[in-house]
Amino acid sequence: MTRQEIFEQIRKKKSFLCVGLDSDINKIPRFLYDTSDPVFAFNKEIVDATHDLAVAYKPNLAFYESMGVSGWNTLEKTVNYIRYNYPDIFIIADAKRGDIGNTSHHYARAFFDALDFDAVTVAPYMGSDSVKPFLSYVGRWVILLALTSNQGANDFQFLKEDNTRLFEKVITTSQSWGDIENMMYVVGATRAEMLKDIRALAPDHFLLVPGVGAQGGSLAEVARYGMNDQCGLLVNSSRGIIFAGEGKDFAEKTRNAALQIQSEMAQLLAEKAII
Ligand SMILES: O=c1ccn([C@@H]2O[C@H](COP(=O)(O)O)[C@@H](O)[C@H]2O)c(=O)[nH]1
Repeated sequence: MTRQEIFEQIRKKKSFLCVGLDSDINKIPRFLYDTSDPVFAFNKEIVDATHDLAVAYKPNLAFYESMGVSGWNTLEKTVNYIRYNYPDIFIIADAKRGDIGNTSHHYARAFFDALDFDAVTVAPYMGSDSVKPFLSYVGRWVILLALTSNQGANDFQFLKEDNTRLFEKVITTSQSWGDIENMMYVVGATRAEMLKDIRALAPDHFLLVPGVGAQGGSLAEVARYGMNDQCGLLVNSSRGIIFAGEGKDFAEKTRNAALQIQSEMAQLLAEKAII
């Protein structure tokens, strides 16, 4: 999927919402346990209830890998379901991969050949040869961890050398590996004020921003510091949307939670004259 196609979808849906499919088997409604694949049944309901409000879905691999082989099957069915029924939607594997080149090449095959993801999150720590194999796939994206939303981001990501913080170094150096058509950066919503500095280094890249909802980040602040004239943001919420309800009407509750964020997004896009 191209950058332009993502932007068109943002304008059409008046939304830059990414719904995180962190579909924890222990948290989904109990009545779904009667189905043959409870997590798939859950994901299908969530996707059907939100597809017109979301521009991206982001299954986090941990919630599928933790179930073994059946989890991987559920993941594959989920990706295929979204691709077949809602082909305009961008699908992100939140896998945080990256290894020596030979191994990264196989990670890339897993997400772009064996599974039909548009993008995969990649850790930058092992450097250029660990990231480039993912970038050799035309039309697919790397989303590089830059400044994460968690407390532990303070352990390394702000370390300074020559007055440059590590996350800044990641952003500047990696721009020679890929470009605005195949690389995005992860920046936590809990660090919204830092988006100003990040936009100075990467004005045109799309940013994947997790951390609104359950982690308490502010959507308005993210838009204030991070939005560019093509929006340039995919803001993720997982638990705050998918676990909005627990009963038979969980999909309706999820839709209401997504609608609330999408309405705020529409307003922010209008203020910036993007829609
Ligand atoms: O810096 C990061 C990078 C990734 N994540 C992931 O995003 C979602 C957030 O879930 P919520 O339930 O909305 O808090 C989850 O999959 C994280 O692993 C992140 O939070 N921060």
